[in-house]
Amino acid sequence: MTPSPSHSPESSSSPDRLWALIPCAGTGSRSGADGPKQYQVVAGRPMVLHTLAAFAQVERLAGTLVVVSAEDTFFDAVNATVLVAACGGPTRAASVFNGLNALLEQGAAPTDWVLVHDAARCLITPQQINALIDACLPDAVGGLLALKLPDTLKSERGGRVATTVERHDKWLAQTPQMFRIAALQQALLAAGDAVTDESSALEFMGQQPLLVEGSAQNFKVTYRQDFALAEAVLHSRGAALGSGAERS
Ligand SMILES: Nc1ccn([C@@H]2O[C@H](COP(=O)(O)OP(=O)(O)OP(=O)(O)O)[C@@H](O)[C@H]2O)c(=O)n1
Ligand SMILES: C[C@](O)(CO)[C@H](O)COP(=O)(O)O
Repeated sequence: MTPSPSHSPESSSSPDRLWALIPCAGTGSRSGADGPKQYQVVAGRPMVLHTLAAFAQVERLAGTLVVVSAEDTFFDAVNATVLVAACGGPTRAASVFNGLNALLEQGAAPTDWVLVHDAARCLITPQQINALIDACLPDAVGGLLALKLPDTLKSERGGRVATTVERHDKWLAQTPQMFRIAALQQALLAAGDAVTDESSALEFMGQQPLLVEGSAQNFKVTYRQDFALAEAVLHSRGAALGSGAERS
């Protein structure tokens, strides 16, 4: 684990520091990429570095910890001001759980907040992160960015429409998802590895996380065609860099 100069954990009596935890230990099998999708170059730099650039602009964060898999050497060659923990697990939930332990080992308090965000959501903006923090700080539970369904929703049986599903109360879960570290740890322990997001674990504990309006641009790069879309959006924001700009 590499402590960062600007994001090094400090001893503080404040119980309410904010940390970012970036699960970055997936293989990206659905993307068809040659290697983990989070390291594919999009708009001039590896996807995860766009993600980290957004978090680096959120001044309220005490630090950012990236969870990579044991054999991952990507950050050895990157001059990034983050903590890196090689404790990725077989599932996203396991990677997040292990990352929470690493955060505590680095000096985070169990009552501190953690914002968990997919490395593969490289279009997140500092404004969206700050909007989530502002909405969740006064809340007892925490919450997540999410998107109301823009389309009519169908359920399927045998390749045909079974029914049209009422959608006024349906949201697509995004990240970041913001909860207290200890509460999230306990929830993940209880809910198990099958949960696909942090909110599901808190829901398992009977909690009702806050839904905070996200953005369609904050999509997760999942399939092959998503790389081109991410590239186009980043170019439209003027975020494109020369290839490899972040490498030391
Ligand atoms: N064991 C895992 C699985 C996923 N992730 C991370 O969780 C985020 C969201 O997961 P997903 O998009 O499903 O990524 P992959 O598991 O890499 O993709 P796939 O399911 O297509 O293999 C990604 O940033 C991914 O790196 C992780 O840290 N550890
Ligand atoms: C956490 C998440 O991004 C919320 O939409 C998503 O569930 C993670 O992706 P996965 O494919 O379910 O691992």
